[in-house]
Amino acid sequence: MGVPAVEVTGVGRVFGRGRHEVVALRDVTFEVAQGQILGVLGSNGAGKTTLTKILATLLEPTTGTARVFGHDVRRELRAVRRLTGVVFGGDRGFYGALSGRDNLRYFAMLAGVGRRTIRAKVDDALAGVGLTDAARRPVETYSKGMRQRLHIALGLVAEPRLLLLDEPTVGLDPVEAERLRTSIAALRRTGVSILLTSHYLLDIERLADRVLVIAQGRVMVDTPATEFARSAGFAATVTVQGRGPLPARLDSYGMTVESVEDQGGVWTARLRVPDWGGEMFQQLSAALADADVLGVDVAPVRLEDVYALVMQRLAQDEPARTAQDEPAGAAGVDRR
Ligand SMILES: Nc1ncnc2c1ncn2[C@@H]1O[C@H](COP(=O)(O)OP(=O)(O)OP(=O)(O)O)[C@@H](O)[C@H]1O
Repeated sequence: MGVPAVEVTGVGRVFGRGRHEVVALRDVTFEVAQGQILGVLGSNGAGKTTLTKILATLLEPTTGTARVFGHDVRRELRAVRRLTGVVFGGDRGFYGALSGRDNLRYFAMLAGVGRRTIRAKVDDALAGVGLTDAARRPVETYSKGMRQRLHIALGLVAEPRLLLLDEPTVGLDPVEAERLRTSIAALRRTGVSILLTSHYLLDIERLADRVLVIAQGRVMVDTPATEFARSAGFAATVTVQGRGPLPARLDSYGMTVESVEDQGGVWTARLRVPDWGGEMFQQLSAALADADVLGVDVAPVRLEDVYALVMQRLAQDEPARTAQDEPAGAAGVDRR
């Protein structure tokens, strides 16, 4: 696998001094393996942009070290910049009067892409993000989503080995956001490593191999995406509606009863099930055998629910923690 694409060790970043001091990052340690997409989650002000800027060599860490493919972001600025592409949310950075194609050519040249290959690479990249038809139009006529895709195209043309995407889907409508996700997924196939920060769980769900949760500048969770979904402790919520007596065995077979409501003789029971396979289905059927069931609905756990649960657990642990403590995390979550 070789050297990690990103290796962050004990990074801290403080802004201001004295009364105005803000600790944006504290002792942050993690890695992005080559070819991996790391999704970074965190609420407003958690430190995500600060982290991205440090890796992009736009800010220096106050403490600790950060390396990109083994190059120190403080001492080997040029090497890091050569290997890294950055896309910040919003529509900064292009020349509005120039066409999408000319913007790409210009920035690709700045990024050191060879003259002979620029034309083909630019056209491929435009096609890759679905902008071929709009390529000749001035960028000022582009929608926000199209501009974001143009940023991703630049990521493709310049062929960085690490791409930093800071909230790339912010402000986009659902259709544009989905197009952008598809473009990012296409980038992955080129083998680029990606650090992606987002408030949108869908971005993380669709793209991330690994999930990092930052709260108040600390790493709280660092886990494979598949494990993150499991850290909720249940796989699905089953809602059963019925009439007459409530079945007695609803909390057996590892099912837990989340709530039961009764309205005019019709009860609604919400159950959490540890997995949702054939066996669970049979056990639920057995538990409901004698009941007068009106309907059953199964909703697999969503990343959104998991994130909310993790944040809830962290908030509950919060008063007990001091600056020196180990990060507190959700039960069952693998932290390093
Ligand atoms: N240049 C700066 N000067 C002072 N404080 C700053 C500066 N940049 C960031 N901060 C503070 O550092 C903390 C982390 O900010 P950062 O922008 O990294 O968070 P974030 O997770 O990206 O938030 P958001 O999701 O809102 O973009 C915040 O408290 C912020 O106010």
